[in-house]
Amino acid sequence: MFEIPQITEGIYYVGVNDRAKAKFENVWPLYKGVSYNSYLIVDEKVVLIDTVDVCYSDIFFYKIDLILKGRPIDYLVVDHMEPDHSGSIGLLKQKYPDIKIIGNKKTFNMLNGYHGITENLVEVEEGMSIKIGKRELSFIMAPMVHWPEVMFTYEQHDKVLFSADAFGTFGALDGHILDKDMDIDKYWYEMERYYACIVGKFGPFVQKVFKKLQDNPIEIDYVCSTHGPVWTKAHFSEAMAVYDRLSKYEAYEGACIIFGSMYGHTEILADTIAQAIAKKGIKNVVVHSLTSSDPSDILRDVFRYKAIVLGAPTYCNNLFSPMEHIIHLIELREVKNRYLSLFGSCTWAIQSIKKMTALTEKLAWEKIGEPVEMKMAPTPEVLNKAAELGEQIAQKLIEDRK
Ligand SMILES: Cc1cc2nc3c(=O)[nH]c(=O)nc-3n(C[C@H](O)[C@H](O)[C@H](O)COP(=O)(O)O)c2cc1C
Repeated sequence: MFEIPQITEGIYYVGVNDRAKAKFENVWPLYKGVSYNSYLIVDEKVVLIDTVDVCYSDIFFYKIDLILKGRPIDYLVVDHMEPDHSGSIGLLKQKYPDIKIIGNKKTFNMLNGYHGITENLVEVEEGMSIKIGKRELSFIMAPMVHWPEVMFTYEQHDKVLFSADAFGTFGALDGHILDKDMDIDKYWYEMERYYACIVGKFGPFVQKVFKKLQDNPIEIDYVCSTHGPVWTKAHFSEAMAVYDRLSKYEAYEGACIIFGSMYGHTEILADTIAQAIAKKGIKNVVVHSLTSSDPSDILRDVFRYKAIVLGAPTYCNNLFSPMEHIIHLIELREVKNRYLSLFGSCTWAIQSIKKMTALTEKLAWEKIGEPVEMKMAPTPEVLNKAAELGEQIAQKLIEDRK
């Protein structure tokens, strides 16, 4: 028999899977789809927590109808106004004209801008609560995680934290909803990629809300994010550890070598540096070609590893443009506390190293070794310099073990 899954008795999962969209935000590839999670609490009052992307509103309302059988929804809580969650609010309002919408000051400006809704609003602030029967909802502001209006909603009877995009991952929900019921391992890579691409810039704000939760502890049995699995005691501490590490910009020992190459010569330097690092006993060495690796995978590894090595050809007296783009994406995320090494190539006059140096200046990463320059094809001398750079990078990583 078809049933709508419940997180606890009376809290239904009414989210949907999107396996059709090629790219999230039309930028980041969805290798395994994505879920838009929404939750319906049925108590003396009926409360919906967030909605779903408007493309999936049909199946979303169908699920709600099956549960409610004509009973109206009293409240919609808007924890996050990004359209992948707020997209169905306009249709929801048409279907339930008397619904009251709970949000904060910043939510309502966006609600008006996106949907022209200005009435039946219930404004909440930090710590306020609303009784809905045996359950009570309270609100924790989480601005810039990763939009200004974001808030978490806590339901104290079943100890459920609705955490907006925090603890979210890419990846559709293939049958299971709760982390404890599934093979969770497939989500860790997608969690890091989601964080690096979507939340990456806002580490200090993630830390701020973690501190708030630490200073005012609440009992949590379920964490219901707006994307990916619902976290229980089985794996929440691991999910928390991932978000904590990434938002502190903490890195694992390892090197991420990112190169551009039109005819393969610069790639030889990338491989030479990688081999020298590996030979010194560093296990984590990843090499990304700017042409074949997706920026989302590259960003994931920039967030993951300590030593970042950039290499690119000179192009029209400037820098090979895919390198310019990836540096821009890294800088936008204000990635901190990394080591930086550079290499570059040209045929007649080198510009790429100068440009990479200028573009990475703001990051203020510690420079390791001298940049390796190559004219045309690698010579034994250039290859030795590349190997020496790799050894210096490995040495620095090894010293950090102490
Ligand atoms: C469209 C184009 C523009 C280039 N512009 C320059 C340039 O301004 N200065 C220069 O010294 N080399 C220039 N080059 C040569 C490349 O920098 C050289 O081919 C490259 O560094 C070799 O490395 P690769 O084999 O990894 O692509 C250019 C090459 C191409 C294809």
